[in-house]
Formats: sequence, C-alpha cells, structure tokens
Amino acid sequence: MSDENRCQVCQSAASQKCSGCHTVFYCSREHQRADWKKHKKMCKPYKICHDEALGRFLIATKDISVGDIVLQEPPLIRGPSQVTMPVCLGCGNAIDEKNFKPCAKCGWPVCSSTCEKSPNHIPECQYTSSRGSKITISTFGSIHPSYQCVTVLRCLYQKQFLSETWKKIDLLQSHCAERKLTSKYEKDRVSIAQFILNFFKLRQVFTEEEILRVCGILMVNGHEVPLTNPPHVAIYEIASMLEHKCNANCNRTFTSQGAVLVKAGTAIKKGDHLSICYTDPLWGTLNRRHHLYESKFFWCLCERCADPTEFGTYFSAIRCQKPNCSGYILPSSFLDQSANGKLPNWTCNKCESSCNSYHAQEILDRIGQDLHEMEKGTTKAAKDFIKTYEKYLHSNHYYLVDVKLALSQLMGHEDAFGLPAVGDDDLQYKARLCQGIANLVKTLAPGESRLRGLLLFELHATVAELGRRNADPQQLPAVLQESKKLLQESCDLLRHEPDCLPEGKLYIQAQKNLKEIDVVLMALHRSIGDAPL
Ligand SMILES: C[S@@+](CC[C@H](N)C(=O)[O-])C[C@H]1O[C@@H](n2cnc3c(N)ncnc32)[C@H](O)[C@@H]1O
Repeated sequence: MSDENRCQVCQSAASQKCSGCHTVFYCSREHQRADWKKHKKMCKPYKICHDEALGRFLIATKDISVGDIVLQEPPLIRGPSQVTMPVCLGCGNAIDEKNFKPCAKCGWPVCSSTCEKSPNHIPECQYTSSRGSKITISTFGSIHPSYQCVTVLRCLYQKQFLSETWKKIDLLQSHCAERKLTSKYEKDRVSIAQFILNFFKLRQVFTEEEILRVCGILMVNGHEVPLTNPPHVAIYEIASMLEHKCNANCNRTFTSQGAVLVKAGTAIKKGDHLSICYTDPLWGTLNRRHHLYESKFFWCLCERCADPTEFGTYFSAIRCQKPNCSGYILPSSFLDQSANGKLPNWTCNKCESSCNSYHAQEILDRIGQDLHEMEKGTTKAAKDFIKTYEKYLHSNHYYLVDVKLALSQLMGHEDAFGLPAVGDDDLQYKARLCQGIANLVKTLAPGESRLRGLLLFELHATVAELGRRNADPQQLPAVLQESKKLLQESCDLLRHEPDCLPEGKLYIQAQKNLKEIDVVLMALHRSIGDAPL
C-alpha cells in the first residue's frame, strides 16, 4: 500500500480524503474530525488570483514551512508526449514489436489485456473504431508520427462528452495568438489538426482552430511526468496555475499514481506568490529565458534573471582575459534582450574592459560545442574539461557546474568497487564538489530539493568514507554525526519522491543508511564510552 492511502491519524488503510486539499487521507469521519484542529492549519494553503501580466496565479494564504505539501491533485488528462516512440496507450510505457498486442477494437498497440481496458485509452479507441477501420502501427523504437494526435484526442474527447473536465481544461492558457506567428503552429496544423480531421473523419465535430487551441493548451500547461518510460505528459487543474520563477519557492514531484505533488522548497510567507521553475534551473540565463519565451511565450523577469551575477554566484560569467586582471565579465543586464533581441556589452567588474555580446556569445558557443563533444561517462574527460575551462569561466559557470555535477556522480560509481576504490585526493575532491554544488543550488534555485537531496546523499557517503580512512577512533563518532546530519537533510528533501523513481529509491536507501549509522554510533558509544549518540 502506498503512503498516500494511509490514515493521517492511525496509519491504517484509508479511502476518504480531505475534500479541501486532497492531500491527506482518513479511515473514518471520526479520525478526520479528530485531526481537523491540526489539519486545518495545512488545508489548502493558497488562493487563486489573476492579473494582466501573469493570468491566473496562486498566492499563499498562510505561512508555509519548508517541505510542506502545498497541493496534490490527479491529472485532468494524461497521454503520450507529442514526440514519442510507440508506447502502450494503457500504461504509457514503451513497447516493441515483441511485447505488444493490437487493441481488439481499434488496433492501437497496448502491452496487455488490462491496458486494453484502461480508461486512459477510451478516447482514441472510440474515435479510431468509429472511423471504420483500425490503425496499424508497425515500426517501433523510434519516433512515430501517429502518436502526436493521441493526447490532443483525449482532450477533445472531454470537450465532446465530458463537459466538467473540459470546463477546467478550457480555462488554461493556449497563447494561440502568439503561436500563430510560429512555425510550430503550422506544423501542428498539418500534422495534428489535419490528421485528426481527415484520418478520424471528425470534420463535423471539431474545427481546425479548436484542435490547435488544444495543442496550445498542452504546450503551455503540459507537465512532463517521468513515471513512465519514456515520460508522458499531463495537465492539472490547479498546478497548471503556478507561475514560473527561475528561483522558485516550490518544487514538483509526482505520486506513483500520477498525481502531481507540489511542495514548499523554501519558507513561504502569507501573501507570497507560489512558483515553480518551468525550465532547468542549471541552464544559463540566456538559455532559460529563450526557452521560456519560445515554449511559454513570456520573458522571465524574476529576481534571478534581473541580477546578472545571479545572486553573486557568477553562474553565467566569463573570466576577464586581460593580463593580471582577476575580474569577471557579464552584461549589465540580461533583460534587455527581450526588448530588441540584443544584449548590452559584457564588462569586466574589475578592469572595466568590455566586449560586445556577440563576441561573448561566440566564446560560450565554442565552449558549449566542446562540452557537447566531450566523452561522457569518464572521470578523466570531465577533469580535463574542468582544468581547461576554469581558465576562461567562473568556477560556478553553468558549463563547469554541468561537468562538475556529472563528475561528482561518477566518482565512486565508475566500477563495482564503489567509494572504497576512490583515491584519497579524488574522495576529497568529490566531497568539495557535492558540497559546492549543493550550496550553489540552494542559492540559485532554493526550491530544487531533488537535486540537493541527491548531492547530500553522495556527500554523506563520501564524508563517512573519508572518516573511515582518516579519522582516529576518538574523532570517528563526530565524523559519523556529520554524515548522519547530511543524510537526514537528504531524507527530508527526498521524502515525497515515489518509490518508482531513482530519487524515491535513494530515499529508501537513505533511510536504511540512517539506521546503519545509528547502529555504528551505538557500538562506538559502547566501546569508547563518551561518543555522542
Ligand atoms: C502554466 S500557465 C500558468 C497559468 C496561467 N497563468 C493561467 O492563467 O492559466 C503558463 C503561463 O502563465 C504565464 N506566466 C507564468 N509565469 C509567468 C511569469 N513569471 N511571467 C509572465 N508570465 C508568466 C505565461 O502566460 C505562461 O505561458
């Protein structure tokens, strides 16, 4: 049984949930009543607001502590991503020519009889069988164009038959006017709208505009859900209203059943806007802003984008190459790009020499190309890259952080011998990398708890191994306490990750390690006498 179906009071199986926040379960009305005094402080800690610039957004209606669940809700619609290889239309996982069966009614491949009957599959099954002949999918393992229409059809089905869900979908922004100016709109018109109208013979039911609006809704509001392999896309009623910030105060994960779970990544004050990061917080500012503009149609103006130093981290900064200068080069603002597509000159914060933005971009493009071509999966290639480019970039630069992050994960995982096989210097280096990146992530993207949880897990193991090698027996308890503290923090950050994801598995491992550390500490306490527990 999953944690989410346990009674908040007695932990027994529970089927009733709080109708206010849908985040906690009870086995009986008695237990719900008994818990209300406590739970009402947590129930639905936000309200929906609206303004011209953001559309709808959420505001905290009370102070929210780090780690608290802000909301949890099932998807309105879920389905294959627009660009995908063939997947089972019941469970969403990849299928190949050896492990599928065509649905008896419509021909779309599914992986089992159970999946054939899945409610997820009803819309495309009904539309396909109504057209009079089945669909045939015969190529697997690579992107298949017919799947582009499936999630769109699932939304259209709601429009035609299930008006309550459709009303909620219909409220989501589609940015049709902006999309019309893009080449993606024309592509969607031909490969999705025309395909749906012609192949499924739905000209009497939907217009091209209606279908393209659904494409826009999915593009602007779709969440990539990693619970299936490959990930699928889902839209949610309330979570879709969360605004974006690159230094968001909330983060998002999923339950194993596909509900979205939004948690506070920082302490949030009553009246604060609730935000998540729509993009990768470890991309550089220019890439994040372009991505948001191209996929969500706004130029991000968050505090992080507005500060070229990104809170003093110099995450996008190039080293000044003037002799004897130890300064860093950045533009005075990254925001001007939204006005005229051009950035101001990049200027050194020490010697004030400057270069134009094209030149700075050229340097970054060249390094980016080298990173792209760098051999992946070996510590040597990563170390060489860092050694070469620390001369040109700030040590916190996103290219270096990208490689350092990969290196921190590789050390101790390159072979079956684990951390004990890593040399002393490398082990110290791994500890510095994990700690440095965890601190950087906390500053840049405080809501990003998953990555920090992962880094602190690696760090706890590294600290324990260093202690095992170097500490004298008297110091060992203190080292283990330090390792335990890091592990505890990692557990707090990962505790809502579902078991089926790597982060959820890590959480299970972290809990086991916590118990083991306690056993060792207890043994040391007994043998040394005054070791702290
Ligand atoms: C997932 S929707 C969020 C909900 C949406 N505001 C609504 O009314 O349904 C994403 C859209 O919200 C708006 N938005 C979100 N965050 C924003 C931000 N930081 N600045 C400007 N617009 C933003 C943009 O129009 C974006 O395309």
